Amino acid sequence: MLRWLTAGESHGPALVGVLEGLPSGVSVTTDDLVAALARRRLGYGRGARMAFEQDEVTVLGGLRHGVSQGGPFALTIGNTEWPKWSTVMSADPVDPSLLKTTGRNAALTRPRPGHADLVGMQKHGFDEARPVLERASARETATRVALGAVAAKFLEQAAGVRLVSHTVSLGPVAVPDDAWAEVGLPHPDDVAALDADPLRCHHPATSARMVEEVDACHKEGDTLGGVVEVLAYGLPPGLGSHTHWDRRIDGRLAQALMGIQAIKGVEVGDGFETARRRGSAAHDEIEKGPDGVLRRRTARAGGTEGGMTTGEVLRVRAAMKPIATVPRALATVDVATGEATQAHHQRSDVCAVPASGVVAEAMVALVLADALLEKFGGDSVPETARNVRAYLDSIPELLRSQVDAAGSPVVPVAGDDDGEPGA
Ligand SMILES: Cc1cc2nc3c(=O)[nH]c(=O)nc-3n(C[C@H](O)[C@H](O)[C@H](O)COP(=O)(O)O)c2cc1C
Ligand SMILES: C=C(O[C@@H]1CC(C(=O)O)=C[C@@H](OP(=O)(O)O)[C@H]1O)C(=O)O
Repeated sequence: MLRWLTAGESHGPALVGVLEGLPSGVSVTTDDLVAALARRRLGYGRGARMAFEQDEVTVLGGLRHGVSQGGPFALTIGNTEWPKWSTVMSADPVDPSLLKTTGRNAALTRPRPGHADLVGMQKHGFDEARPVLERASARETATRVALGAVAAKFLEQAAGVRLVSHTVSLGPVAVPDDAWAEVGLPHPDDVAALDADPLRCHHPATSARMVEEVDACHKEGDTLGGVVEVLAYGLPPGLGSHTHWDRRIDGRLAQALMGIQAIKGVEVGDGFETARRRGSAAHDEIEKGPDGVLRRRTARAGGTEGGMTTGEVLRVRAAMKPIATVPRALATVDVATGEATQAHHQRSDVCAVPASGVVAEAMVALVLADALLEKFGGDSVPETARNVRAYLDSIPELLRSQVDAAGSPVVPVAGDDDGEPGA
């Protein structure tokens, strides 16, 4: 079992993450984590903070000489701006006269509709929103992306599973349905090109329209949401289970994606569209290919059936609501005075949809790594990889189905000639 926890506030000294249950033998370096975090800062429409935030990563445990040791993996991500916030976010008591009535030290009594401010104050009995928004902030997702990068390394090295994410719509601008036939689904080999696109969109013409939409929104003091998709290639069939609700892989993925700030909808495969179709046009018919391997004629289900991965490409989507800190501030009530007013607003993102794709990819990696370990166990990468291969080899010929988009198993040979884990 893989467990992960995060701690830390948006403007505290650092974020903290722990990943427990990671086998030994995962090759990963601090540079890999820095690179993963840099991807999360990308994307057209992000606010001032992403331009200067450095995401200073320090690995504190679980790793030695670039290889996991089997113990809890622990890291911190330093917040670049901490010195400016050290009074208002001090862990220890401060002289109340230092907490000014203006600027960043002021009490935030004008809760933003759509953020956690008001309900968090009600729930905890706080008289201002600072203690709520500090933890509600999606700054926390930096930690998840770093832990997800470790999980992704494990998935690739133990089972040849690789992930990619992309933006499929932004506000009203969506990649047209017929464009997929033209550009195909993104593949993990396309990650560099996707990350180079301002919106992490796989369809250049749509991306250009998305840029225009962000510009228009920015000009009008408004914000945007959108939809991202995560694809996982090379999964073995049978992760998750049909036997109990909380073992279902689709349910576990939905919770992980919904657990990202501002995600309001999740789809597996064709999701809501499937509900509009007749059964004859909703499912993926099974046929025997010329190689004798079973395959599905279509990919509507998105790689799960009965709460288990099918071995087809996993495809899940997450819908993000528009950023709650709307510059053209929304109506609210000042909880200090009871007067109608406008919500507090400092800097903020116009749109964080491309970053959400990177976060969603990390969450999917964590869930899949957990499910892989659940099925195959293993205290080390070679052991897990051996177990995966033995399982695939044990599937009777007539039940063999493709396990990656190319129709061939992608499980690396573990502990082969050089004794190193598979690449
Ligand atoms: C990557 C990312 C960046 C975000 N940036 C902002 C932001 O700059 N300003 C803001 O008000 N909300 C931002 N959000 C969204 C808030 O965190 C979110 O609206 C808030 O947690 C309430 O959403 P909820 O109702 O889903 O919890 C961001 C979310 C993500 C995933
Ligand atoms: C800091 C990050 O995102 C933040 C998420 C966020 C929110 O309310 O969720 C509000 C903003 O925080 P700040 O007001 O400090 O700029 C974003 O910048 C990040 O993603 O690393």
